[in-house]
Amino acid sequence: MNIIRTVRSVAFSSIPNRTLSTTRSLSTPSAQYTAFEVNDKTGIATLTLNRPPVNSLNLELLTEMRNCLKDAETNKCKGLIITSSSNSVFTAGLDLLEMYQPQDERVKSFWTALQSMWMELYGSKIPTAAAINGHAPAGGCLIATACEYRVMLPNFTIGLNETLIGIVAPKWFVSAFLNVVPRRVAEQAITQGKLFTTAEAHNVGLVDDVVNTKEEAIAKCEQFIGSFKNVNPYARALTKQQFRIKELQELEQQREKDLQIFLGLIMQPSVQKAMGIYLEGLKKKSKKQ
Ligand SMILES: CC/C=C\C/C=C\CCCC/C=C/C(=O)SCCNC(=O)CCNC(=O)[C@H](O)C(C)(C)COP(=O)(O)OP(=O)(O)OC[C@H]1O[C@@H](n2cnc3c(N)ncnc32)[C@H](O)[C@@H]1OP(=O)(O)O
Repeated sequence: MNIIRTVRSVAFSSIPNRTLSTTRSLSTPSAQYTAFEVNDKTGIATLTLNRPPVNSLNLELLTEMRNCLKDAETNKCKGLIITSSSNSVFTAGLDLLEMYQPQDERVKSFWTALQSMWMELYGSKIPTAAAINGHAPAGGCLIATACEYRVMLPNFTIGLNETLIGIVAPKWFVSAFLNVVPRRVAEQAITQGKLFTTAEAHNVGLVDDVVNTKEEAIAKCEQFIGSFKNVNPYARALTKQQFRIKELQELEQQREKDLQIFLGLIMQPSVQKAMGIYLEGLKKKSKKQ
């Protein structure tokens, strides 16, 4: 891959207890919806989702996320932090326009890219952390739970709300959720399509910490990644794999079947109708604001 390396100085003087540092921006020429930077001092990469207004995950954004993850691993970064450039939305989840009245080839590529992105993030060798600085419904929650650590800002929401849109959270969405939330809580919440407030999410273990600012959230993620500094990275990666291999193998072996189930479900007229009504509701709400 053709990676452009630019060196960009970032003054951290406004952030207490931090020495001046630099970040390298590694970005592919086509990067449109993401910013990817590596802190030269800590070796930690930050992937910032930047697809206004709500960072909905379309094929291009998913592809860029995969490229960033690959860059972080190839460059032997100490860890990866995922965050958002928005002040109110981490990501609104999958771009509903990819699934509403979709084109055949595009929707297949979209779902395949989502499967790949999830497997690469969930199974990543390097430590991963989510600085959730906004709402994280559905696919947003999927990204957060694929990471090893989550910190969230107050008064936002997170969860798997698919049933409220008339769609179903696939098994692999649920499996990562089950890593962090007790089974009984998960079953009730996911069948109800419940979105947890930050405080509720913290209470059930869906997020590990709550802080007030994005800077604090990034610092917490850095602290988490830094906690592995005395651990052999190879031993760490293999140990992580032992915890995650089952879900990864399950999806890898069922990829085609999962795609066909997805296509079968979203192409049902009743599902298309429900999605259309949901989208219309979002647009009406957006116009009122
Ligand atoms: C066995 C089963 C196997 C397979 C299963 C089969 C299929 C289904 C699996 C699919 C899994 C799906 C996962 C998903 O992620 S679906 C998406 C779920 N997301 C949501 O429900 C969130 C919807 N959005 C919101 O609630 C709000 O937008 C949000 C995030 C709280 C932010 O609010 P706000 O800042 O006020 O922004 P607006 O609501 O005004 O939105 C601005 C603008 O963005 C449009 N928009 C919002 N979300 C999406 C989205 N997810 N996709 C596309 N577009 C979105 C919104 O309509 C507005 O558009 P406008 O043109 O009016 O500006």
